[in-house]
Amino acid sequence: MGQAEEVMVSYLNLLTCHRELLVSTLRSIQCVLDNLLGSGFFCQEDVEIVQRTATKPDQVRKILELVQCKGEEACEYFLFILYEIRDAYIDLQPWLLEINYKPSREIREMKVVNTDPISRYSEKLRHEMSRDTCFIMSYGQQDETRLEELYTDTVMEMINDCNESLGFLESLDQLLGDDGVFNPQGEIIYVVGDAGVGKSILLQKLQNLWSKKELQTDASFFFKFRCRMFSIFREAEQMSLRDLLFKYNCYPDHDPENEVFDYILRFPEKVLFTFDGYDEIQEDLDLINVPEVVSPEDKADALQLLLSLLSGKLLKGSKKVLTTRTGIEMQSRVIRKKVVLRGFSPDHLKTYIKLHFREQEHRELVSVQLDASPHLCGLCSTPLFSWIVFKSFRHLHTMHDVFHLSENSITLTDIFLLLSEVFLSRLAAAPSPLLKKSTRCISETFRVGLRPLAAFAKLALQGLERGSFLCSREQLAECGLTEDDMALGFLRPVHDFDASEAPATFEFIHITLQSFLAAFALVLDEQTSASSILKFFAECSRRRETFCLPLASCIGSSMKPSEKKPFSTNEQLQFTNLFLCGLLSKTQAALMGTLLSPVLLKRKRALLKAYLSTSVKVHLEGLPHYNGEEGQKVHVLPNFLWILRCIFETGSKDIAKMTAKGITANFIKLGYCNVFSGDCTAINFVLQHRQKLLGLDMDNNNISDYGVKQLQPSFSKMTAVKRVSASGHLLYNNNITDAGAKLVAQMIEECPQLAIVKIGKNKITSVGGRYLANAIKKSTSIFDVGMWGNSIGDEGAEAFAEALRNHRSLTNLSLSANGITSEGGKHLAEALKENSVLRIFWLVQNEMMDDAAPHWAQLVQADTGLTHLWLINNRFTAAGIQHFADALASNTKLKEICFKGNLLTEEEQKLFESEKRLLFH
Ligand SMILES: Nc1ncnc2c1ncn2[C@@H]1O[C@H](COP(=O)(O)OP(=O)(O)OP(=O)(O)O)[C@@H](O)[C@H]1O
Repeated sequence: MGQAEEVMVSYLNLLTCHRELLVSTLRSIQCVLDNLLGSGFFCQEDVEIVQRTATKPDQVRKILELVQCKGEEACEYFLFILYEIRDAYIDLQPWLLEINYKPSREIREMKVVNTDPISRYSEKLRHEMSRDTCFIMSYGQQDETRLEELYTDTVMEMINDCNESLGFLESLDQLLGDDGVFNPQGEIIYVVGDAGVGKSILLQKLQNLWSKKELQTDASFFFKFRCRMFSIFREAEQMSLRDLLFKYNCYPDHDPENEVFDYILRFPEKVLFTFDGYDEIQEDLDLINVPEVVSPEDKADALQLLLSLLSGKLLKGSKKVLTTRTGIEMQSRVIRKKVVLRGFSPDHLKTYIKLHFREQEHRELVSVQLDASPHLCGLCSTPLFSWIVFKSFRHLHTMHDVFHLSENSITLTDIFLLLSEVFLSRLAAAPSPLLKKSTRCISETFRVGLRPLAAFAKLALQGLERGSFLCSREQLAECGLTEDDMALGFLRPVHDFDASEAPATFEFIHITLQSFLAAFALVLDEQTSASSILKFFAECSRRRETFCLPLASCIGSSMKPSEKKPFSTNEQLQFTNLFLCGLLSKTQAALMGTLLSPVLLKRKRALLKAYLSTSVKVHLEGLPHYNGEEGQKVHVLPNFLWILRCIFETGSKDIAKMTAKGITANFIKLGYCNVFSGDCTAINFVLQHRQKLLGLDMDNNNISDYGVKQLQPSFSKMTAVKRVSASGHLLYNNNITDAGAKLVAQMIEECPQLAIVKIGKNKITSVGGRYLANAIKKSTSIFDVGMWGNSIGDEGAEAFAEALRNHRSLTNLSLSANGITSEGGKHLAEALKENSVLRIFWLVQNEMMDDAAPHWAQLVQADTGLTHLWLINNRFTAAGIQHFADALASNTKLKEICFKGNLLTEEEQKLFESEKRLLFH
């Protein structure tokens, strides 16, 4: 209401007119009473009169009666209460809008206090969440960092139920929004990523933003859970939904009538849940087999409650973000959208370095060392690993005179050894004040710390063997760990479900550290037979592997529950194997020699070498081979990648050579195998020893520019060998930017026999487009280039036009979905007139219009040899297409030009019926 209207409105009449609506809708009566009393419009007796009334509607009637008796001002104040405390009177907000209520200047001066249990609970949740989320968990228990000082964006890719990319998220708000929703009926926002890629931190950031009201959502309640807790709840007695929500988050205050819980049941869309680490649930889960609906009031098994929430059988409409490690599949029907976390991009990593190191000198030092090792950069694209590397760098740099991060071959084992060194260095005597910095001696640090290290390692192995991430005080004591050892930093207390002062349960600061220590235990063990180091290898190859193929979810859901094993445990075992290889590598032999008997160490190393040398061969022999154009083709499973990672970790050239020899196939498909940039070093490590040429299909992975760099030596090595029909690099959908395109361009130039480059659905702009086009121009072997779904635009198209002019080998080219307009189209058409080898040209989903048509018509007339021209989904009209139709009369080689999805009506399409080579469907 405007100021002029203010005087005219009678609030008293308004309340009379809408009395019925108010009586049926108004809840949270106590808050209205508290404010009317506080403001002096009501006296204590009025309040008592209302409270003596039996039913809620009668209480509202009484309030309205009394308020109206007190006059206009009291009536307006009553409305002002409803207006100010939106959450409590959410049902009345549309009505306030409808009557166009705006508080007058005078009434705004008056105070309204929120005593409504619902909004107070929301505030309480925000307050507690803010406190719980403002620091990034402390690894050393000694220093904590504020989340906002270190949080850095990561690459978040949306994919559909067939694991095809739907683009990237630009902000966390978009995570909850409608972008990338492939199943509106599903309720779960499924966030997937590798170990340490930042799934938990992403949720923490989401929670922190919500607590500060900076997240774009209308959720009033936010409940956070770690999935692993549900396995523990299980052992406890059964619980109701109310217990689950309140006991493990916080209870509402002053809510005698259970208004908060009732509100949650009535408005589930106001609730946001995060469930972290679905992979950490130890039981076999199958959403189909959840017993029928659990009542919100009844007690049930905690896991059953979780599954009912996730499947929407409980609190249907609530928003749920669930994180899990890559490889865990869930039925698509319950998933709303899928987001894959891809870690830091090179730019993110730069930002992270800036945030991590305040001192310019450190920043520069680290950047220089990283630049010198693309493999280390690749590893650092995983935030956990960069955190460890940078944290260790800082620590060791302050302690020692000289400290360098990167040698060329830094491995994951080196990274975790670095972390252990930092922890164990806390045992070292403080340096004398005269000698400010000490000299670094790694073996001495480990020798001094051997007792606690071995004890932590034993604890980690025992946990892994029983499939548990948690350990009790008793288990700590059994392994010989003391209170002082806890301060080293390997473990942290678990507070989530134990409210008592002294935590009774602990966990390793990260589960990957548990795997590392478990591997240490296997190496240090002098009691059991040496061959027991191989027990987890046997376990991993025995277990059924999760496919990472499109539609894997369908495969997953058809499995019997008994066949499913928690993947995460398998992954933890794979990590343990990997670290075992690192610890038994030649590089670590000197260090390990100080920690166990050299004879035993030698025996263990020999056993491992013998096992690994044949493992790839055995793995490949167990897979079906297909005979294709390229020779024997095999689609490997993720375990193949793990074996390569292990071999790289050993650093043994002998094993790599034997492995390369054992690859009998001519073409390996590594598509959908979750290859990340760091893996490319491992792939290169083995493949560079191959004598024969090998086709490598790496579509749909996450190798990024760092990965391309790592693969470079292998590519050139491969091409130095014999002639093949199709040696190609298939790098579709791999997060490759212009920097990576430049490297691929270099490879094209350096590999005189390269035949295929498929680099579609990456992030290549005109800059990268130009690099590639220039390289393709010079190549005389390349015949198939796929650039679909980048954004090279008209500038890129112009460069490709130059490459096409008189090209001698390129027969198939796709520049589809690249933002090419008529401008770029004209250049391409003109240049192609001087090309006699191109047969198939895809220019689908671009923006060419009729003004380009005459140029294309001239090309058609020139009858160059082009057989297929795909112009689907451009912007040609019937007038433009007429040019093509006319030109076709003098063309003998074109078999079809497809115009499906251009701007023609059905009627107009009929005009071209006589020219059979023009397709519209
Ligand atoms: N976006 C980020 N910004 C800054 N640091 C991050 C980020 N993401 C992760 N980290 C660092 O990496 C560590 C590990 O991340 P986090 O625990 O979230 O990984 P995760 O994906 O949940 O791993 P896992 O699957 O093994 O549980 C964090 O403690 C933090 O130090």
